[in-house]
Amino acid sequence: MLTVRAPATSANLGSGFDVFGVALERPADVVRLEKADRVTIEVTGAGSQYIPEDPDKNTVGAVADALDAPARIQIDKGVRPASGLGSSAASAAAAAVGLNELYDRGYSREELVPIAAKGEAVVSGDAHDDNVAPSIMGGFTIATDKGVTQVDADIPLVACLPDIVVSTRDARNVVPETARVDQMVETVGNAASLTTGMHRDDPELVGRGMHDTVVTPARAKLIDGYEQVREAAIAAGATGVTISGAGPTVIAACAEEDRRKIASTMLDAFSERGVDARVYQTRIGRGAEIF
Ligand SMILES: Nc1ncnc2c1ncn2[C@@H]1O[C@H](COP(=O)(O)OP(=O)(O)O)[C@@H](O)[C@H]1O
Ligand SMILES: N[C@@H](CCOP(=O)(O)O)C(=O)O
Repeated sequence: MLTVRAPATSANLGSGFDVFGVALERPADVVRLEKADRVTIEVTGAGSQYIPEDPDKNTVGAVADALDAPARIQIDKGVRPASGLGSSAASAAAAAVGLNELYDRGYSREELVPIAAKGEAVVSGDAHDDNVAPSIMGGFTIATDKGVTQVDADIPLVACLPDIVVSTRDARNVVPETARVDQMVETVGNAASLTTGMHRDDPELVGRGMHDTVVTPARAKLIDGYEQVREAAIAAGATGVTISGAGPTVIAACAEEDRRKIASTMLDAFSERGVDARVYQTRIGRGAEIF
């Protein structure tokens, strides 16, 4: 049996809606695969009771189909679904990397990205690549329809996951259809700052570049306590705060020495709103690994 560990991811990073993503050092899905006559799926771990084992409804089923690679697939979830931490993408990424190896299909990591994204289309109605790209390739990724650009960045992060469910499908429905030119100008500036910050491993520049006035304010309404948590994290030293993916996770960039304090401050701020949460003190990490 082949074992693949594929990391959770944080997409968008504010200014890079549907384009930017980072692999997180933790948490991760662990997926075990062996060749079989047909696709079967077993799911255990975080939130497994909400994840279908039917290959037509699980992200890994679409990946196995696309690679023409039937297998017995066991998924141990490290991150619960509908988290904003690329839960559905982590399984799809692990399946793409694992089945490519198991069946000797010979695809490069970059070529596996659109294949894994077919799994995302099953759950969110849209084959967005911004979670599967970092989960497969690691680091910071810029995913466009021309391909993926990857940078091995190292930035400390805090990801705070409240006990609220936001499905990616619902959060995509509140994205505004238009933006003003001044918002476009600001977004380009922030996205460029963030990208430069990733190249320099500079948390200050990355944090500044996470600011977004188009998609994030519309989605913040779906996350009880978002504004309070954001302000508390900034006061505790976060260099930037935004919604991770479609939410409800709130993600903060920071200097290493501030990470612990920011983590406990974010938990407290959710708790003051009566919202339970858990926090991951993490950083940008590697892509899917085969064991
Ligand atoms: N392997 C999988 N892992 C997690 N969720 C899955 C998987 N396959 C299908 N799903 C479904 O995908 C949805 C969660 O995906 P999504 O809303 O994109 O959450 P996330 O932000 O965590 O990726 C849930 O309805 C879940 O049942
Ligand atoms: N770009 C997508 C990313 C969704 O990420 P997820 O982790 O919430 O699945 C979006 O913002 O809709």
